[in-house]
Amino acid sequence: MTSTRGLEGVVATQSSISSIIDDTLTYVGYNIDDLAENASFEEVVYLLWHQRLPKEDELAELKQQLADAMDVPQEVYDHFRTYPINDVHPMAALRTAVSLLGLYDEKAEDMSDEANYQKAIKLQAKIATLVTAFARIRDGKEPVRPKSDLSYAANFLYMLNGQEPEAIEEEAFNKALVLHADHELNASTFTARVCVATLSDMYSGVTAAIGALKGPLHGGANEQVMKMLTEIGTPENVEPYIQSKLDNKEKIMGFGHRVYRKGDPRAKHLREMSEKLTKLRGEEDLYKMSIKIEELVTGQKNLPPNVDFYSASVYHALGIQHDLFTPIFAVSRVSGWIAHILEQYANNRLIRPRADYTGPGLQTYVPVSER
Ligand SMILES: CC(=O)SCCNC(=O)CCNC(=O)[C@H](O)C(C)(C)COP(=O)(O)OP(=O)(O)OC[C@H]1O[C@@H](n2cnc3c(N)ncnc32)[C@H](O)[C@@H]1OP(=O)(O)O
Ligand SMILES: O=C([O-])CC(=O)C(=O)O
Repeated sequence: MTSTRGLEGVVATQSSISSIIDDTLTYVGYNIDDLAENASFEEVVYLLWHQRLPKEDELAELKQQLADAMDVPQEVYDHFRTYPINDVHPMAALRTAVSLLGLYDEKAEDMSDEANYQKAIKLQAKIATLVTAFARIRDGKEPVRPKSDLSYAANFLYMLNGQEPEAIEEEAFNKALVLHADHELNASTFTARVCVATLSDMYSGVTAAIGALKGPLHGGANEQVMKMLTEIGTPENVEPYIQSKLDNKEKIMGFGHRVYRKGDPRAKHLREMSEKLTKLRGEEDLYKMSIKIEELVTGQKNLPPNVDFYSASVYHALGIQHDLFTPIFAVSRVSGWIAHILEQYANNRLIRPRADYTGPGLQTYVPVSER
């Protein structure tokens, strides 16, 4: 048996949801550039779940279903209040809260197509409420109920801030959600598929995926990028800070990718948004620092920025607390996880690779008193 470290280059399944071919990302055949410029997040959710774009009435129905399902049981809010709330990372809270949601869904263990579709709606709708309610409760505020006439993106910002977003904020947040929705067999999506391939339920699959997304080599990188920008502080400090990291062979968060070689096609959209929003907020230095970091890291290491790099300054400019960046990634990516979970159920086989054993040869057991 031969093994590949990190399963690099291994094709582990067939999928018709998203593809990365020659550094071009598509969702069900639609180029991400096209979707980022034109689509609402709800359209993308429909596209990923049904493998086609919705007609007007289908889109309206999905929007209504999502808006109607956003409320979460009171017990979940009460549970948040029992956490050592200021020491809990919102991704850890979200992982626990999604698992808890499953306890209050009487259809959680029903594996029929109809029940799974209902779970999909509930998870996509309620994850926005969980993230925003947790953020407000830890700040000593009451959760804000969703408004059924707002888009998914606007509702998220409304539930977070207690006031409706400006058009430019809604547009930027919608675009960020579209850009993060799916990405072939990334680590968290693979985790979700491995979990449900045992025929476990959708709440388990999404809970497992949140755990995988949380790590700084995956979705957790966006928060780390912001930490780095905060540490650097000014454009003048970029050179010495980054050069010393590169010289010490330390990783620069938000750069590099397992699949892309020439660059992540999502980064340019986020770079543009970062420029626009940081200017609007009088935080141009953040953008200037980001550009300088990119010049140095890409120039010296030939590592282009990934989706997490410019999303950090975009979310900061939208006034979002830094430890909510990765939960926001989950709010979008749950749409992709669900699409992959449904695809896995539809053509399931247990996912169980082998390991190339490198431990000691056969040993004889020695009783503890004789060791
Ligand atoms: C949504 C997402 O998940 S996008 C990715 C988010 N993660 C990050 O931004 C974290 C920083 N980036 C990384 O850690 C990596 O580039 C990953 C995890 C994304 C991809 O990793 P892999 O394909 O496994 O590459 P690996 O980590 O083996 O790196 C290969 C080489 O490039 C270097 N390298 C890779 N990324 C970086 C980086 N960000 N900064 C500096 N050097 C890097 C490694 O040090 C290694 O160098 P070496 O061969 O001299 O030892
Ligand atoms: O595909 C990956 O390995 C990571 C990534 O960019 C994503 O999940 O969006």
